[in-house]
Amino acid sequence: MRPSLLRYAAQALRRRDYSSAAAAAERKVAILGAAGGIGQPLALLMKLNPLVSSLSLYDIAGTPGVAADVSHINSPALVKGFVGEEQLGEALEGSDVVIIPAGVPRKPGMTRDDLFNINAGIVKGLCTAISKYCPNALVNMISNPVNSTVPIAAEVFKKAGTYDEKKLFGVTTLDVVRAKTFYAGKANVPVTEVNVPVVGGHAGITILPLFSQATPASNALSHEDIKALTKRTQDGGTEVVEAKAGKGSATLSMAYAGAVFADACLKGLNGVPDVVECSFVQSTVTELPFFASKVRLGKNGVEEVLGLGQLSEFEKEGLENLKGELKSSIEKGIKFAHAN
Ligand SMILES: NC(=O)c1ccc[n+]([C@@H]2O[C@H](COP(=O)([O-])OP(=O)(O)OC[C@H]3O[C@@H](n4cnc5c(N)ncnc54)[C@H](O)[C@@H]3O)[C@@H](O)[C@H]2O)c1
Ligand SMILES: O=C(O)C[C@H](O)C(=O)O
Repeated sequence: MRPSLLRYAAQALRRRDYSSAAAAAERKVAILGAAGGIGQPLALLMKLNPLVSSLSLYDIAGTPGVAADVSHINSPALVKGFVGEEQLGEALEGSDVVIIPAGVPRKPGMTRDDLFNINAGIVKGLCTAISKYCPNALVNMISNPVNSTVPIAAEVFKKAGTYDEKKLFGVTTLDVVRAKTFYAGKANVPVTEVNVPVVGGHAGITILPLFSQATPASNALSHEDIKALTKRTQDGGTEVVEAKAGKGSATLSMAYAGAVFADACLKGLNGVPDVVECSFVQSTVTELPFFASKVRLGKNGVEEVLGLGQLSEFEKEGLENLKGELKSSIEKGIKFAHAN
């Protein structure tokens, strides 16, 4: 790939502050589930990220091929593939950021919670290894149901004595990516300039986009438009699952979103100021122990969990309506971690 193309791809990631100080640190990123539908394009995007010096690709199968392929790209990150549990420790050792897209995706007719039985065990096993081999890494949890897998990870880390609430993130960036795209289309504003916070969790009605805070502001949207945009954002994952008709869920847009979020984590670690993304984290923003909201990222992970700001009446109602489901998904994760 020509340097100009490489630059173009790296620039596709938001917030392009790759100042020399920020880019100087050596950073290792590990992807667990790297041979999967999300894992492969995410590996490609992280290989293109100039903040990554070492890229570790782990899966239970298929990573030697993915790693060989991605490693031929002439960008700085050194790529290594690891396959099977016996290589997991080496894959993780020294990681600054671990991204987890390991686990099964939905098929039409399923909810994210239907993935719990398989993915809970996968996440538990991987987090046990993280607590052993790279307890200080920032963990970016993509595996669904995020509303439960993040609490599972927290409990695993607590049990191992390595839990740091500043370092565990449920990746909800795809909800933000979708909200931005759908809003820009409806409000007829340039998509690259749009910002929309999305709070709550990552499933159905627990996904709450705050279009009243969207920028650039638009007064062209009716209440019915906002309701429709909210529903489309909440159902964005299902829209892709149905379109893929049994061949999985969002992979390419998720890889993009995962790369944006990991990039923000790396920038925070490297001391870039004012890096803010929405994420599902331990929180006191509501009475729920985990909640997605804007988070300022810094040298230790979460620097500050930001509040919700002013909500419209419609958003206040959405917030109250989501709490029951989010609470029970969180409790389900905690219960699983204690019982297994
Ligand atoms: N957070 C989000 O916004 C979001 C968006 C899209 C998908 N997802 C979730 O991401 C997960 C992965 O989706 P996908 O489309 O990439 O699925 P996929 O089936 O294409 O890939 C999953 C990969 O995980 C691997 N894997 C399974 N068990 C593993 C283990 N113990 N250790 C390491 N790797 C393991 C598989 O071998 C496979 O390569 C699903 O749970 C899906 O629901 C989340
Ligand atoms: O919808 C899914 O199952 C995958 C993911 O959570 C998404 O939002 O696309």
